[in-house]
Amino acid sequence: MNTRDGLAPAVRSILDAADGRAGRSEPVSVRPRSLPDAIAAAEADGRVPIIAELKPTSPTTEGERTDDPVELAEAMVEGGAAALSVLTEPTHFGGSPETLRRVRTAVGVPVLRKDFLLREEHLDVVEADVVLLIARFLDDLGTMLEAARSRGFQALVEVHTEAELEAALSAGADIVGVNNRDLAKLEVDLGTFDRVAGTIPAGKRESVTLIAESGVSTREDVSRMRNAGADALLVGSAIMDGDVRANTARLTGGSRK
Ligand SMILES: O=C(O)c1ccccc1NCC(=O)[C@H](O)[C@H](O)COP(=O)(O)O
Repeated sequence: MNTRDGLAPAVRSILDAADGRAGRSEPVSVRPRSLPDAIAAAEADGRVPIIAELKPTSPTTEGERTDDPVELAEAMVEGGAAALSVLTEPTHFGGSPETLRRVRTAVGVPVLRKDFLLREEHLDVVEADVVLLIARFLDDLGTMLEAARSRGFQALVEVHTEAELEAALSAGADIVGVNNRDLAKLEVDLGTFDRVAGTIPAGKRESVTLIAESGVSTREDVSRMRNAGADALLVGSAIMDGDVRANTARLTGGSRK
């Protein structure tokens, strides 16, 4: 499953940087805020469950957002975000573990640590409610999933193909994100979610929280992903570009009551 063949140069560079990054030797122990509960609460409140992503910059974004991340995070929550995603990758995304720590202290919603975690020691850098595990880049997804859970984390297992989805479900993933962004080419196609999500076996569907990731920018995109079965949507660029509170409220359909 782990293959770096054919990756865009920016993604190779991200992985090389992650390979060289040290983790911590002392395992963290987390008491997580439940992501499925936060998604259900947004639904009950009439908001589209959106995981709003604090992404100061990226290989596909021009410029860098330098406003106070805590203020941005609070604006996302006011705009109705069910949960937040915070980049902790410093070199290509302008994130940091310290930003996540500050944001998680300031807000009451679950916070996903968005990074390229390749080894168990990478899990121990900072506490979060959810960690991202990218199926494509993990030789032994099951072991990493178990390592995350043993520390108390919930794990969002990211897939892009039907084969990766199958591997994620076999490994026991119960929160699965289908990334519409192809990390080989960095191209975004919302049809990815339609196609990949449709292959979840009927017997598994109820026990999996399904998240559509990347490329969502309009209410029409939201409807499309929801109609294709997304329990929640992970949105970065369309929220970070401009008025974060208004952008979040536009996609959630309502501010937090
Ligand atoms: O966002 C990028 O440019 C990017 C480049 C290389 C690897 C990963 C990248 N993004 C990771 C993500 O999954 C997105 O940040 C996230 O799904 C939000 O996507 P979007 O709403 O399209 O900003």
